[in-house]
Amino acid sequence: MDTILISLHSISKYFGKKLILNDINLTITKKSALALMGPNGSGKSTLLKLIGGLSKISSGSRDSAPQLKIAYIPENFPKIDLTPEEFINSTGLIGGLAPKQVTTRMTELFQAFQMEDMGAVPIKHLSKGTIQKVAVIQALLTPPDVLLLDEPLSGQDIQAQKLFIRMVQKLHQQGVATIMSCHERFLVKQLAHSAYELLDHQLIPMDLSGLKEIKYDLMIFEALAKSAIDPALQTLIEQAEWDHNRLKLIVPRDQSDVVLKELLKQEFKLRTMEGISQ
Ligand SMILES: Nc1ncnc2c1ncn2[C@@H]1O[C@H](COP(=O)(O)OP(=O)(O)OP(=O)(O)O)[C@@H](O)[C@H]1O
Repeated sequence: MDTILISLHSISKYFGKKLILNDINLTITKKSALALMGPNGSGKSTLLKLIGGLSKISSGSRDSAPQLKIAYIPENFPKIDLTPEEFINSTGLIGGLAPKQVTTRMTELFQAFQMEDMGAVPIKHLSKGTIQKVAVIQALLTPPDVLLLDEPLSGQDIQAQKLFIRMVQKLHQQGVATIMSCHERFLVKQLAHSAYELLDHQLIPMDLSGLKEIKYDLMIFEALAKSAIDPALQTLIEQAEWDHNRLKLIVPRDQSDVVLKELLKQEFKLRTMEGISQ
């Protein structure tokens, strides 16, 4: 049997009188690669923190293996004055690495994430995607037993997303249990072996077999200015992200034609389109 790292027994969570999670049972083992999905506000981040022992449970209980190293990558990393070098250096030293080990590992990770030019820029001046990289580097400085990722792709560009996916896959192969909250089904397909959806405060197992057959297209459009996407169209889109006046979309292939036609009608200009079938 796989080694159990963390188990949640009949956990509930309230904020004040508001019920967020009800009667959740979950077991994390050494081999877990788990995705938590669900609508905005359904409690994914809250559950991640409870799994990590980072937030107080209202009722139920949590067990964890002794001396478990848990790394948590929050959705929004704080905008601090320290530079990435200062921050990573001090977290490495606090984490028990020797100064030389910290420097070597930091250099490797900065190179891997193409962060060499950013090392001396205060974190508060970096873009969201770059700050996300700092959070990932901090978590990977010494490989954890459990890696908790809260919407890991938000704010990352495509190159960083691909790199990030490879990194997490590699960590999982090395025996790191990974649990992430996300909205992107293509990410679930690549990074998770099992998935749950949070609905009505409950954790519902998802069937991944259908998901594995879905293929996606990545489209990049140019618009005159950033604008809201029509809500009906939005339901067909897996992921949408603006970068100035460029709109990046990931769309299930069977919806690509409809989305493309509609946006061209609205005078968006298509810049690139490619299939994603990792
Ligand atoms: N510290 C807090 N105090 C009070 N309410 C909170 C707190 N943290 C979260 N909540 C509420 O708990 C609910 C679940 O929030 P949570 O962030 O876990 O959802 P989520 O599924 O991760 O959402 P999203 O997909 O938007 O990130 C929300 O209604 C949120 O407003």
